[in-house]
Amino acid sequence: MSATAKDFAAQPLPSWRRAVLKVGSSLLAGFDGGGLDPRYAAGLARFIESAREQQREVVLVSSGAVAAGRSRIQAGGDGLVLRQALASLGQASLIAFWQQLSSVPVAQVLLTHDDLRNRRRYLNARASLRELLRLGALPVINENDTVAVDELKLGDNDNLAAAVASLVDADLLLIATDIGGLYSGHPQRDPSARPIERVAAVTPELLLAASGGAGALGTGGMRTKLEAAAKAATAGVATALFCGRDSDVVDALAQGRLHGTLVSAQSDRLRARKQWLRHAPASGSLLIDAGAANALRVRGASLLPGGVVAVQGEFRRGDVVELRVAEGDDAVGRGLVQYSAGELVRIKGRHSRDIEAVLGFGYGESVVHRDDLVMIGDKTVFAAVIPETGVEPATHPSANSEATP
Ligand SMILES: Nc1ncnc2c1ncn2[C@@H]1O[C@H](COP(=O)(O)OP(=O)(O)O)[C@@H](O)[C@H]1O
Ligand SMILES: N[C@@H](CCC(=O)OP(=O)(O)O)C(=O)O
Repeated sequence: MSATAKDFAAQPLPSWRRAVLKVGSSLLAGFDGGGLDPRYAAGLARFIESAREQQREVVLVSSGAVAAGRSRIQAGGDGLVLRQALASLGQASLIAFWQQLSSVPVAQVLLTHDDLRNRRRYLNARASLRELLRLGALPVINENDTVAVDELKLGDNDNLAAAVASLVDADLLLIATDIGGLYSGHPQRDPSARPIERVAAVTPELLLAASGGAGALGTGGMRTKLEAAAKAATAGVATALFCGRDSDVVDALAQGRLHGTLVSAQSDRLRARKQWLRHAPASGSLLIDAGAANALRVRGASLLPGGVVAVQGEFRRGDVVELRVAEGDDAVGRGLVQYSAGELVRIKGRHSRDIEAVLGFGYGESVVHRDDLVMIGDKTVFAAVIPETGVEPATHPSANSEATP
């Protein structure tokens, strides 16, 4: 069969404000076996541009470093160590390549699965990415192939993209590849393979159908894309698989129409996160004053050091802590804390602008960011805490400092 995007009827793309777009080597590698070719990437860069014009944010996860490296040095073979070296040789070219196609500054971010398993590094990566988006830059993420070997290796950029979608609280994962979408069998080898436009749940049967291996230029094939979609679905993020080689498909996507495969989210993104925070074991407590509690409850603000009255227990940056009102000892909520217990003892009651002077460094103005906060017994407040759009609400968290002098 033809196996093109024309096999997939148009369907509405779920509405989104922040998406992770993963672009595979199959779209970037030159056909002579090495180097990067802009012919498809240019269309995807235009898609990112048009998304920005619609006040949407895109984080790019781009493969292609190995392909770029191959054009810079003569080397035969395909071993892991050689690919690590080629990725290192090609990564700067990959970033320069995207920079040439982008009207905004691109920012290189190299990550491994291990980075995202470590809570402090996870928080650091998240803070950097949020800041890059706030600055209007285009983050371009790739696996840090030099250090990601064997057990540390995430496996492929499809899975990395799914992890990044959770990391940045994206509402959609877009996976651009060289084929129209998912088929019921390997499209080049199985003549009876049929396009699958909607996947309600990633089943073992579907994973088997997608296990026929990658194309000539890619690594993971459709199986890793489905695995990534399953991970994203669990985190409450839908995934769209589409052909990045077809300019009509990419143009339609910019207008909210998908020709490809849509894998539904399994749970509501906010609920998934809220559930996790509600049940994760707390390592300590912060006693906060009534003004801060009110700012958190009513305005969906972040907790600033000025509102913290006392620190209980031993905890590290990134741990879950309980928030209690000092006066009544009522549990108000729980959240991921940005500073350790020791650091908080030193900055409690202080203005956020004093954090750096007191500690000699700072991880930002909030002690618990509103995105990492769940309020107890108040569902409506939580909905205000993480806005549907993923964009900062009008109420700036620093307003909290006025409420908690
Ligand atoms: N069931 C399937 N449906 C669609 N594509 C499949 C399937 N099974 C295997 N494939 C292969 O997966 C390829 C896409 O994955 P890959 O080569 O890794 O690309 P990328 O570089 O974009 O990650 C397709 O070109 C196709 O050859
Ligand atoms: N990190 C590698 C890509 C690994 C990978 O997942 O490739 P692909 O299946 O083409 O997305 C590189 O930049 O070449």
